[in-house]
Amino acid sequence: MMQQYLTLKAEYPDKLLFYRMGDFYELFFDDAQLAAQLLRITLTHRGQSAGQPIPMAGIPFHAADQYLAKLVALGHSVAICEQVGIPGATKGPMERKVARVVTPGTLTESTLLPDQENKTLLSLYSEDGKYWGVACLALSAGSIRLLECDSGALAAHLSRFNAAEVLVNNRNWAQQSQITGTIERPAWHFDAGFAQTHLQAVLQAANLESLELQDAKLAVPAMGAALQYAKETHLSTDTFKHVSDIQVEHESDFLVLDEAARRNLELTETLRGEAAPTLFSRLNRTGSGMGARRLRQWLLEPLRNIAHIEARQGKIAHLLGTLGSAPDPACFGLVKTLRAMADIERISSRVAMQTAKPRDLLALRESLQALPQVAELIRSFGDGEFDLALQALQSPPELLAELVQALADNPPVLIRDGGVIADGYHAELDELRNIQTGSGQFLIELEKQERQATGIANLKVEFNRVHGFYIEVSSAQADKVPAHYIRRQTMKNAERYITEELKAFEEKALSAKDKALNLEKVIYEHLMVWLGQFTPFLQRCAKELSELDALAALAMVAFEANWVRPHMVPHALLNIQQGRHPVLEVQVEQFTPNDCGLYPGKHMALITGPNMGGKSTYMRQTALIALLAHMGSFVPAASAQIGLLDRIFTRIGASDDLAGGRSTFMVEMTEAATIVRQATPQSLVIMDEIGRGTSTFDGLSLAWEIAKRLANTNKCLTLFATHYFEITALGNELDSVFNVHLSATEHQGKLVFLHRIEAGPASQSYGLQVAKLAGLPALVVKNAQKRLDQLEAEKRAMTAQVDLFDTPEQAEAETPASAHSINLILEKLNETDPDELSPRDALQLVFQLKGLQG
Ligand SMILES: Nc1ncnc2c1ncn2[C@@H]1O[C@H](COP(=O)(O)OP(=O)(O)OP(=O)(O)O)[C@@H](O)[C@H]1O
Repeated sequence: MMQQYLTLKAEYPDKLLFYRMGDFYELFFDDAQLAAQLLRITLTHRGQSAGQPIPMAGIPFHAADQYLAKLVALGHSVAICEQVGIPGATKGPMERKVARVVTPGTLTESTLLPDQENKTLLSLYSEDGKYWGVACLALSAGSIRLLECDSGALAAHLSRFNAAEVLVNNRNWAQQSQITGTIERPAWHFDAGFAQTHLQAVLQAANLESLELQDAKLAVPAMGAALQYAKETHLSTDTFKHVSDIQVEHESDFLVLDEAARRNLELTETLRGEAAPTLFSRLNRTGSGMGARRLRQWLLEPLRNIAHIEARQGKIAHLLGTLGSAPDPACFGLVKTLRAMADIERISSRVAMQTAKPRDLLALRESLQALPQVAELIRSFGDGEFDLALQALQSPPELLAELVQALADNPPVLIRDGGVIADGYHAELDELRNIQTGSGQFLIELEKQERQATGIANLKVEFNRVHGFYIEVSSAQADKVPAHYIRRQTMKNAERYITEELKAFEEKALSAKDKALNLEKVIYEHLMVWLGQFTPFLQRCAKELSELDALAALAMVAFEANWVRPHMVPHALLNIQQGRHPVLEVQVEQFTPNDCGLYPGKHMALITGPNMGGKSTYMRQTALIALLAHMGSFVPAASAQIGLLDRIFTRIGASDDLAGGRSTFMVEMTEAATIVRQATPQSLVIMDEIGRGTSTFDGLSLAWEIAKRLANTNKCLTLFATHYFEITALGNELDSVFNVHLSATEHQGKLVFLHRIEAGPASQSYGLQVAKLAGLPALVVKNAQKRLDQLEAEKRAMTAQVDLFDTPEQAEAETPASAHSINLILEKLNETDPDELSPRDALQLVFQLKGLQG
């Protein structure tokens, strides 16, 4: 047996092998140790290898799904090996075969997939490590998306596609990747010809030219590798039957949000890793898993095409129009109806792959029955806005009719339990079932007949699983038993017999049961093949339903929170009146709205103000409003004019990356470097307190230069919050930069935050007052005040010195960063005796001083 195990395991060295033994899946060696640790199951031993006990851990097969779900959620893959032989048929261990490999990126099972998000398999191909082909296969949704990008944008796509597994042709990349489930695949899997053959098989030789694959020369090999991997894991030829949605994307189609932006803006997860409160949790009023996934996709893939954005806006406006002054039951009713619907998208994938379970089909039947009700609601929205959706919901009548006729009303979970196919659907099945159910009547008749024939009044004809059918007679009456009764078993007070007649009946009844179960399986398989032809209808229907669900959710949020339709313009600008933070506005008692205006030529706002004043909130709300507008949603503001953006960059907060070996400051600078390298005039950049991770002068100098670079060279729309007041001088220096501050005031010795954006730099930092509010001991605050006074006095003295050398204008523009250089210059001058200098030395000194300028 161990030999067999090791042979099988050798084929799946990087997967956990579930080895079926009776009612358990057993794991051995390292697999057992890992599984015991991850699943908290008992580690035991079985036999020995090289004199050492072999570690073993097991899970009951009927509970396998819940353990599998845990393992794939942690990024592990599992090869499931089943017993396929007949017990005792061969000498040695029973024949076993790997029936399926469950991997995080190729899931289709409802029990293993989260309801509200897709898990995808991403495949990356690059020849030079700089330019990449990306293929994203979402098997549960039946879609493939292809695109090409440079290495700078790769991380953003990894994040957008929610990759659960990544295949790559580049060893270095695989080794450095921080994504669990990154696998290097052999070069031949990325062969372009190989990919074309695969694709032809997927599309069943449909027209490849219509896919415009010429724009995806690197993405096609990546797709080949993804298809090969999915085929290997599903071990089935039906794996791609439902994959019909193949799209070549272009980088310019979407507003790019990288991982940092997604994290910092708390789009789908809070900074603490929770699901709420996030922008998604705020928007997600959808009724179905399909709708929630669509909404999530819209959120993570904001559009850059005004016509497409306006199309969504138009539909939301239309839904809102139907609401009038009070919530109209139609819009809310739609979501309610959808809530009761099954996940048609995923079920249709499983039908196509022939893996749908009986209850999937029942749920599909019930959902199809609810479609006319959905259509009715949509019709009540009036005019032609949703005509396409209505068309897509027209279910072919034969589909529902067949499901109604074929399926029993309360089928078991598994087909092997029988009772899935309804009575009256298949004549032969009915007949076999009649034999079984008819047996009850036969037995009553037989019992009556035998009692009369033998004169034994308490004679019973019965059945049990071990002994089958038998006639039972009490021991006291046993002498009355006729000669043709054959004794089967002696009990304490009774004897059990069998007769030829009963034996013949038993064979017929028992074989009818087996035959019925087998026939039911065949009928079920035929039914699924037949249903497979409706996959295109089901996919379109699911797409329209999910979009309606997402639109209705956005309409409801807009309605309840008074959001407005933003006006989209082609060039980058933000003109937001009375903007609010979409998530915070429902969390704080009274949210103070604020305006935001960023335009080319006036594109950087330097934001100052006290801690807790609302700087981060203001910046985040601006980014979120811009993002909401690009996803086609209404926005929390009195009015908004939003220009198309190519990317939102964020540099917020302090976090370190211990796993990646990067300190807080390193993370900060890496993110800043990405922004400085990549931001364009169409980008929105949020910079929150850059430079605070290091010493004051270093931080200030870096922040200063980064701000200047963004304003002068990148020319991106920028919100730059800082505690370095010195930087506010940039507002005077550069036309493109202006100062705003968050206001606060002191009332009766207490600090009051007004959370209002006002023009100009802040006059005070209130740092010590905030510390006092936070409960720092009074003595600490008092001593800090003394130290502050002292530091300020020193600074004034230094500035006075500087004034001796500078014109008043220069002095105003100076900063402590340059003050630092001035210190060095002053030191140098102190050391110098002018009387001692030759003309040549003097010239050299001038050069040295110039070098110290910083
Ligand atoms: N416009 C607003 N209306 C009402 N409350 C607000 C507003 N802006 C911020 N707040 C409240 O103030 C708190 C602090 O805001 P925020 O974190 O934005 O301040 P900050 O200026 O960035 O602080 P720090 O400089 O310490 O990071 C928020 O959690 C929120 O409760």
